[in-house]
Amino acid sequence: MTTRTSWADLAANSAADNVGVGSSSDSNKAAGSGGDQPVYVPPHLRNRPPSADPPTPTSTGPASSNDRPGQGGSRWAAPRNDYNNRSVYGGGRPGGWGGRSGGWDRGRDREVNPFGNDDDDTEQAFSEQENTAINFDAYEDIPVETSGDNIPPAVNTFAEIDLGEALNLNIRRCKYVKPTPVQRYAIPISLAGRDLMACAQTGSGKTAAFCFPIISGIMRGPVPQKSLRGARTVFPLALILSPTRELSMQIHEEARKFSYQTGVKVVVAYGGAPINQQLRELERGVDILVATPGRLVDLLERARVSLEMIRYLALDEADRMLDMGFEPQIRKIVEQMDMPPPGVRQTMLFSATFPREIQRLASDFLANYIFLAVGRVGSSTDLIVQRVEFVQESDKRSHLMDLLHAQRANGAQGKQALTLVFVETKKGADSLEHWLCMNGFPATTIHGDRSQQEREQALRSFKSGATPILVATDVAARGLDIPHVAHVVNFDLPNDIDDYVHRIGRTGRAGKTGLATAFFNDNNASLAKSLADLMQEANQEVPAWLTRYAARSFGGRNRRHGGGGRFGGRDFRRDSSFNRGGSDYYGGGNNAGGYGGGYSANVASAWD
Ligand SMILES: Nc1ncnc2c1ncn2[C@@H]1O[C@H](COP(=O)(O)OP(=O)(O)OP(=O)(O)O)[C@@H](O)[C@H]1O
Repeated sequence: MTTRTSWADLAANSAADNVGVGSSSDSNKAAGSGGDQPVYVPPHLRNRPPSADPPTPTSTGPASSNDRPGQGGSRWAAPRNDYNNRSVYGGGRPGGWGGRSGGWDRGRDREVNPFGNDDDDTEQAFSEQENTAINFDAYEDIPVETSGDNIPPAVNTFAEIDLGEALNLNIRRCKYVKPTPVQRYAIPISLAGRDLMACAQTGSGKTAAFCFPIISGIMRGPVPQKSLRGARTVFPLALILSPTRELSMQIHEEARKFSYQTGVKVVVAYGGAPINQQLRELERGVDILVATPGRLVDLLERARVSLEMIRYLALDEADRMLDMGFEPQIRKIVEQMDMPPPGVRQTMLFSATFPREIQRLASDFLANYIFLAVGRVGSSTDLIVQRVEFVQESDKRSHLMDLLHAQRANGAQGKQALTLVFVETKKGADSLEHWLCMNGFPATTIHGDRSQQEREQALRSFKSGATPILVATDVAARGLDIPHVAHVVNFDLPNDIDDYVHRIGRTGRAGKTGLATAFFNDNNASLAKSLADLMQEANQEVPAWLTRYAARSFGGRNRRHGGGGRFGGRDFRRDSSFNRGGSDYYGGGNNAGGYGGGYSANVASAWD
């Protein structure tokens, strides 16, 4: 049975639907520069203890800039006095692999502008751009739940939060007019110093929700004391871990924009790329380290990175980071090296999905935390139109071809409309890519058997529209924010409904609409119930045949729905079976998560 739908029209619409509704600008004005003069610390002086003599100023950076000394390999005892001031690091150079810019201009001691324009500090530059901001109407009725004690109130505007002028200016450069719902809640919670487990739908702005408080906190915080470790060891203040190299690169790019001219330096380290270049970049100074777990373990074992100064730990895609594949590495990094314990450091966990058993594991890393859910945990956004079509294995290619032909005929396959096709295996990805190319559809592929250079090249080619079809394994399922992905095709459905949620979340981002088509057959019977439930929850049309499959199938992994109503049982601490268990997370028990004292839960509309 094959269901033909008007998907091509939908793809065309979602491709056209790129412009969100701008809203009133917040009152933040372009930041003025700080009053202090720039102070440049040459790399050879950075490992020395602080002295009464200021480092020699040699910067060619903006006259109004204000440097923070001692970023590389040592920590300085001088009080930090750079909040709201610009900063220039010395000796910067492109840190990327294969010529990518790492953010600092080689030999010119000047921070590379990550916004790619010379100077957009004017109000005029901003006002033109606001039209392209997120469509906030799409989030109006989204339900929000918070639980934990003494929850700081949400804010409505960035102006209500004291993030500092330099960061506010970058927010405006990013064209963020007002905070998304997850940002409205998560930023005040994090700024109040609280640990956080946050669950919010794909594409809803979680990256900024954890980056802003970290950057702001580092800008305000004291300059740490020098450590006695080896001179080549660096001591980041914040660690952001993510499961894939491409996602770490993306978070790094975002964090660089947010921290531009704040004096906070962000460095990325991920596997598959030469470590020496990353080491050199680290030696130039790092406040925020964005990393994949494997490469970080390598750096820790070489004693090139120490975690003893970590004040902020963020796990993006936290449920993935704590599932069976990554958990041992994460435990090693967080519990067995020199990172300060929960309660001393501040920990933030973010994902669009948070299965209960993973929440339980995650609580080991948190102290007296607040749980935040924006939209139902693990739900998909209803900005994404979901279609499920019954397609036998042997018919999948020709069916995909039909979809692509119709899409092309409807004019949605132009440069602006990208199609992401998920398959199960690396071999399957290569062979489908080859077949598509042979049939006149320029495609490329990303999977774990490709070299890192090939993976990055594939992503670039896809993003630019040169190859508007990307065939991918789950390596591209989480976090990637690629504009103009109009259509996600689940050529092979995943076994886990949470993976489905992340995959389709590559479209329908930041308030835009998108289309997701899944090919379903008997091999996917175990997913039928959770898929039908998810679609129903997102107000999607569920085909009658899928409902019949769902009624028959009991084997599905439906871990998201462990009881409770629309809100009940989201925070696993509220789960009655958990309460009856040996641990006591409610009454001030001495548990791993340190969760004690009064407990309350609030359910609110995002726009209350
Ligand atoms: N306040 C804002 N205003 C406008 N756009 C925003 C705002 N916050 C974030 N965005 C944009 O929304 C898009 C999605 O953000 P982001 O990648 O952080 O989503 P996410 O919630 O982490 O998604 P995923 O679950 O897939 O990782 C990005 O392009 C980002 O620049």
